Formats: sequence, C-alpha cells, structure tokens
Amino acid sequence: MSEPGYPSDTLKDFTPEPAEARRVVVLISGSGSNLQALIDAQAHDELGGEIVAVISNQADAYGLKRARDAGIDAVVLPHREYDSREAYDGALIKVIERHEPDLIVLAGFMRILTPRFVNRFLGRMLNIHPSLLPAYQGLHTHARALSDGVAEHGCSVHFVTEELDGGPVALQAEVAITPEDTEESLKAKVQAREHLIFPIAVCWYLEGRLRLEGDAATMDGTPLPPTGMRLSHADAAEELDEEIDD
Ligand SMILES: Nc1nc2c(c(=O)[nH]1)N[C@@H](CN(C=O)c1ccc(C(=O)N[C@@H](CCC(=O)O)C(=O)O)cc1)CN2
Ligand SMILES: NCC(=O)N[C@@H]1O[C@H](COP(=O)([O-])[O-])[C@@H](O)[C@H]1O
Repeated sequence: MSEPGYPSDTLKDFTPEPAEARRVVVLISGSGSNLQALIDAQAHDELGGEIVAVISNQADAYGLKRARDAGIDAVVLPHREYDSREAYDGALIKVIERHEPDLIVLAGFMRILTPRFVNRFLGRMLNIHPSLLPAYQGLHTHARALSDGVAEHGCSVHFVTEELDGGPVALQAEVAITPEDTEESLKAKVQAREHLIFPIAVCWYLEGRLRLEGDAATMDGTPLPPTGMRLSHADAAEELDEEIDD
C-alpha cells in the first residue's frame, strides 16, 4: 500500500472528540408524562440527544419533579409575573438560549406563543398535540371528539408555527373511540400513543432526518403529506426496538 500523504504516526494518538450531544430544552405546564417518555428514551439512548433543561410556566407542575429526579435543570418561569404575552416570551427566550438548545420541545406547554418567539426558534420546535390534526386544534380535544361521535382520534407531533396547532405535521398515531370511552379513558389511550411517537419524532429530528423545509415537514429530504407519517402501534414499537439495536 502506498505511503499516506501524512507522516504515518500523525494519527497514532488521534482521539476524535466525542460528538457534542445534541441539546434539548423541554417546556411543560403539568404532569410531564410526555417529558417522562423523553427522559426514558434518553436513558435507553433512544432520544438522539440530551435534555439539558425543563422549563415550566406553572410552579406546581409535577413534571418539574420528574426533571429533578432525573438530574435535569428544572426552571419555573411563571407567566402570571409578566404584564404581557410578549414580555413573558421575551424572558422565556433568554432562559432557553442560556441552555444553547438544538431543539425546543413543547410537552404539554399550555401557552400560546407569540410570533416573535415562534420565529426565533422556527424549524427547531416540536409540539405534541392530542388530536389527529388538522382536526381539533386548540384545547379540550378529547371531549370534542367524543361529543362529535367520531370513531377515530389520536395524536400528532408537529412543527410549531405562528398558527396555533397549524404547523406541518411530522408524525401521527391513531386510536379507536369505543362507545364505552369517557374523556379520561380516551385521554389515557391517546397519551399511551403520545409516549411512543414523541420520542421517535424527537430522535428523527436530532438525527437530522426530520426537518422543516419551507412550509413542509420532510423526512430524509422527502416532503411529508399534510398529516405527516402515520405510525401504527406495531411500527412504533418496532422503531423503538430498532433505535435500541442501532
Ligand atoms: N404560536 C403557537 N403557540 C403554541 C402552539 C402552536 O402551534 N403555535 N402549540 C401549543 C400547544 N397547544 C396545543 O397543542 C396549546 C396550548 C395552549 C393553548 C391555549 O389556549 N392556551 C391559553 C391558556 C390555556 C390554559 O392556561 O389552560 C393561552 O395561552 O391563553 C392552546 C393550544 C403551544 N403554543
Ligand atoms: N394543546 C396542548 C395539549 O393539550 N397538549 C396535551 O397536554 C398533555 C400533557 O400531558 P403531560 O404533561 O402528561 O405530558 C398531552 O396529552 C398533550 O398532548
């Protein structure tokens, strides 16, 4: 074999720097079961990055305990202490940027974000929404689906844009509604699916596979349909196993 173009001992002691872990900041307002799913995925090396901070607008959010128990910086930024939505979002931007995130994740964060905030992080902010978007944007999605008597419901991971729950959808999972379902039972079924698809979507983003390109979500460079990819329960379980095997 011909001699290399460098003194052969150049790389003798070369130790590549470990790739910087991609950094995730998670915003919450409540229980944090989706945050816990992300923490658990990280613990199994299935997240593709590190949750470096959790920020809540509610001081009594149980998700703050989940963060602290996992050794993650947990910050309370109460929106009621600010005179306007714009002032709050300005303070929130500063707290977030101190952690230098690659991705901001809204995991049950119950504040409508201003255009200034959204555009500061456009393309690197994902939300989990408890419906099959574009159906049931906004709040009280389970009660509305039950009231309408629809047979199918579910959850969506989408990029956050100025339009409330209107951003390009990356990933969805469906659940069947039965006549016996209550708001509580339906919420439990939907959240079980949320806990599967949210870590997968976050991991795909951090791996650089899922992106926002213009007005479309793309996967490996291919634009996704308006309702994103639909992941069955079996697919999601297999994907997680594959994440373990990778
Ligand atoms: N500009 C955007 N902001 C937010 C988005 C978004 O897509 N664009 N997603 C939401 C998450 N969300 C549903 O998934 C949501 C959260 C909160 C509300 C809402 O009406 N909030 C009220 C307060 C409600 C409360 O405190 O219980 C408000 O902010 O006045 C609707 C949808 C996150 N933000
Ligand atoms: N419109 C926003 C919204 O309703 N988000 C929903 O809040 C719940 C938070 O649960 P968690 O705190 O246990 O993750 C989740 O089910 C999420 O889809």
